[in-house]
Order: sequence, then C-alpha cells, then structure tokens
Amino acid sequence: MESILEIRELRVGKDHDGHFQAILDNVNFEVKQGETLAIVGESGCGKSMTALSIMGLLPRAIQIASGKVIFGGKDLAGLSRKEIDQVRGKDIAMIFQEPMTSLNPSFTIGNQLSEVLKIHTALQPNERKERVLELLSQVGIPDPAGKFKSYPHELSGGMRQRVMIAMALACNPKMLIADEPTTALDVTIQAQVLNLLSEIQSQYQMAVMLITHDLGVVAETCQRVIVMYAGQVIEEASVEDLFEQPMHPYTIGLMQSAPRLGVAKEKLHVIEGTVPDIRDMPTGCRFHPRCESATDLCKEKEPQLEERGHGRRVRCWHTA
Ligand SMILES: Nc1ncnc2c1ncn2[C@@H]1O[C@H](COP(=O)(O)OP(=O)(O)OP(=O)(O)O)[C@@H](O)[C@H]1O
Repeated sequence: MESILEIRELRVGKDHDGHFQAILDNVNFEVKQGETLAIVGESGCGKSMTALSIMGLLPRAIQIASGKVIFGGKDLAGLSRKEIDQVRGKDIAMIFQEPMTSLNPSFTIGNQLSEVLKIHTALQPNERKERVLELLSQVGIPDPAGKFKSYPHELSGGMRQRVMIAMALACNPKMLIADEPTTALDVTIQAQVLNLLSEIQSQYQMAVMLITHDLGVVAETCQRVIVMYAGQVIEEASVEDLFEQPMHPYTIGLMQSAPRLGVAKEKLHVIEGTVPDIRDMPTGCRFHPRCESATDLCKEKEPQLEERGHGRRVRCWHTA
C-alpha cells in the first residue's frame, strides 16, 4: 500500500539556556493510504507532539529542528504558516480529546461548521447550509436542523465529539488525526464514537492516525501500531503481530498492564518508574532504568530502530 504521510528523522524540541532539548528524537514512520494507524505509549511519550508537528500546531516555544513531514509529495515541515493553513483542515484534519477546547462557545454549531466550508470551499451560503445538515446527519446527530442552531454547551460530550468529527470531515480530508478522541467520554459513548470513526474511515477511504493509551481500542480499530517511548519510536508492527508477540520489553509491559476482557479482578502488572523528563534522558536505551532485562550494553549504547521482517521494527539490544 502506498504511503500518504512519511515522517523522516523528525527532531522536535525547545531551546533551554542555549541547549536544545529534544522532545521527539529522530521519529520515523509512515501512514499508508486508507489504514488506521495507532500511536500508543504512556503519557509524556511524545504522541501529541508528533501529531501537532504534522499539523503545524506546535506550541510557540517548540520547534521542528530537523527532519521531514512529507504529505502528498510536499514537506510540511518546510512550509510557511500560511501554506500549512491550506493543508490543515482541508487535506489533514484533527480531532482532540476535549471538543470544547476546539469549539467556540459563542457561536452555534451550524455557524462554526459553515465557517470551515467558507474557508476551504467555493460553496455558496445556501449550499453550505445544506452540506452542514448533511454532515450532521452523517455523523449520527439527531435533528440536524435543530442542532444547527444549538450552541456547543447545549450538547452532550458525545454529541460535541460528533460535531468535531463532522467538522473534520467537512472538506473530505485525505487523513484524519484523532488524539485520544474518546478518553473524555463515557464507555458506551466511547464505543459509539469509535464505531462512527471506523464507518467514516471506510466510507471516505481516509487514513486515520489514532493516538490512544487504550490497547483495547487499538485491537478493535487499528491495523498497524507505532509504540513510542520518551520521544522515540521503539516498536512498529501490525496489530496481529503486536498482540500475538510483543517484542520490546516496554510493549510487553504495556500489554501486561492493560485490563483484559473476561478476566475479573486480576492484579495488573505495573511498569515500575516513570517516563524520563526531557531534561534528564538516560544514556543508552531510554527505557533501561525501567527494564528488567537491561544489561550494561543497554546502559551504555543507544539501540537503533531495526527491521525485523514482516513490516516490524524494534529498538532493543535484546530482541532478535
Ligand atoms: N507546551 C509545552 N511546552 C514544553 N514542553 C511540553 C509542552 N507540552 C508537552 N511538553 C513536553 O513534551 C513531551 C511530550 O509530550 P506529549 O504531550 O507529546 O506526550 P503524550 O505522549 O501525547 O502524552 P499525553 O498522553 O499525556 O497527551 C513531554 O515531556 C512534555 O513534558
């Protein structure tokens, strides 16, 4: 399958007293056309920063120091803010964990959706209204005409996330980035929103990059997985391979700390310690202070992300 997005040697970070502190360190991966790719890892591993780098939405103090973000043959990392504005929202759209941070509380739902269409399409006002109603019904919002006139706070969290998905779909993007889109929702609503994303993904033949810490969500909705740790990709595999045989000790730890369906009240494994701070990265393998299999080599020398066949890559000295 052809790739739609290629991230090459991406280094992102900030300046601290004249020293560069890397938040993302040589991140490499691709998203293939029409697939759902999961990015997983504990909080602080760099998942959101990866997404924000692609979208050109990094916080002010944080910059892309080197590397490429190639989308549709263009390097987005080299575009001006104005140029990236044309890609963002049109060719690549993003939805966030908390829809209220992206929706403006003072404008109606209809108004905000129409505005996206006004910016990115040549539709006339009456055509825009029709398209907004069509989008609202497509994402399963009952009574689209009524909701058109509603303000964000008048909707439930699940409905607001549906509005965000409608907004993301407004311009038929080629790729959707969803950053923990269901974390803030009740479990039953989570499942509905995930089902909606899957339906839309196959209907629109879009690529989806799903950022999540929930391995259950990965197993149900994704085809491939990128595991991140401390700003690096440490494992990449198909969902089947990863669940059948996780290779990196960190991935194994993540699997063991995920609750399993039907196994009541089992004692969950905990990966001791925490993700290192960017100001204090361990030498050698970044995971070694938390790894039960670490040896002197792991403390001294940094492993590279190496091909292991069958589209799999692992960054570990001790997995063959
Ligand atoms: N605005 C910011 N300014 C400086 N550093 C930041 C900022 N936001 C995040 N970071 C740092 O960047 C690193 C990666 O954070 P990021 O938000 O990408 O992690 P994440 O894996 O998405 O975590 P989460 O699941 O909590 O969103 C962390 O070390 C964090 O401290």
